[in-house]
Amino acid sequence: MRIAVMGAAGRMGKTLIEAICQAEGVQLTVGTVLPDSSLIGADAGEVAGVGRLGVPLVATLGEVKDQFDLLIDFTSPETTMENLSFCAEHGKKIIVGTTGLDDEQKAHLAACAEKTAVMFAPNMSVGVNVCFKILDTIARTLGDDYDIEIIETHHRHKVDSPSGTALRLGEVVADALGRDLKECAVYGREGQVGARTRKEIGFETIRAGDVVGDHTVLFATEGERIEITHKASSRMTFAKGAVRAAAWLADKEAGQFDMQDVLSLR
Ligand SMILES: NC(=O)C1=CN([C@@H]2O[C@H](COP(=O)(O)OP(=O)(O)OC[C@H]3O[C@@H](n4cnc5c(N)ncnc54)[C@H](OP(=O)(O)O)[C@@H]3O)[C@@H](O)[C@H]2O)C=CC1
Ligand SMILES: O=C(O)C1=N[C@H](C(=O)O)C[C@H](O)C1
Repeated sequence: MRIAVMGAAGRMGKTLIEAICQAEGVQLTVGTVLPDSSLIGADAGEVAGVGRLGVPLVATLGEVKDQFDLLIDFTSPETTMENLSFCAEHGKKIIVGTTGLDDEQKAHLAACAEKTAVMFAPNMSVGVNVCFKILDTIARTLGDDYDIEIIETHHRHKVDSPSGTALRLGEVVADALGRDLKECAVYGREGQVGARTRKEIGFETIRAGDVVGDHTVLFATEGERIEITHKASSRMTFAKGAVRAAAWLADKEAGQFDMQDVLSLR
């Protein structure tokens, strides 16, 4: 499997290149940076800190379209939309880790998945995906008696809020309880907001320092509370998940998948 990494000089881009180098059966053949980057032509491996790979960074996928089979994209929603169109048109598989997609952008992703294989997950770590699974069971078992709050902490550079993972955690527990997250989500309370309603799901966001990604789902009632917490201490956990997904997508021609599919957790 020949892999292209979009945004090769980004935090995840560099970690993805390292993860691809460590894995069997996959090879980095393309790395991209923005057209105005001073890194165009630089070696992707040297930029990622893993040593020379003989892969010069390029500005666009069009100039290397015969050199890769699958694109891994952890960039921004706008860039991801363009990449989805490119991959659908040129028969390339694509793994999307970018978060902060709005409904229209998710619809575009779904439309492209009718033409090529798309894996889209807000968090590619095994641990978070196991949490999604057990949270469904916990929420169904506890029912409506327990207040649910979701707290996430990320590094100071993160631009979207709440995190994609926090929103997916909210969807998982809302679905388990027969609620619509769009109707019951409450974001960042401030001022005289009144007592909490029974069925709301609260989100709190913290941005500080170099935190890779912490998520807690709190279930609380009178007399007890449960906290399910996942803490990522290295971006390698996300990158390894993406590379695992790349191998899993090898025999898929089209369709939309997520890490629950890759990990057989459905
Ligand atoms: N699903 C998951 O498991 C995870 C998802 N993420 C998500 O991944 C995304 C990226 O996160 P992170 O790596 O921290 O962010 P960074 O800002 O470090 O990396 C994004 C990179 O993409 C580059 N880029 C943007 N557009 C283009 C383009 N058109 N061509 C080439 N390069 C481009 C940026 O360049 P420049 O800096 O020059 O603008 C930047 O280097 C976020 O949405 C984040 O939430 C993060 C971790 C795990
Ligand atoms: O931006 C990040 O860093 C991360 N983003 C993802 C998200 O929004 O959930 C996943 C991870 O927590 C790191």
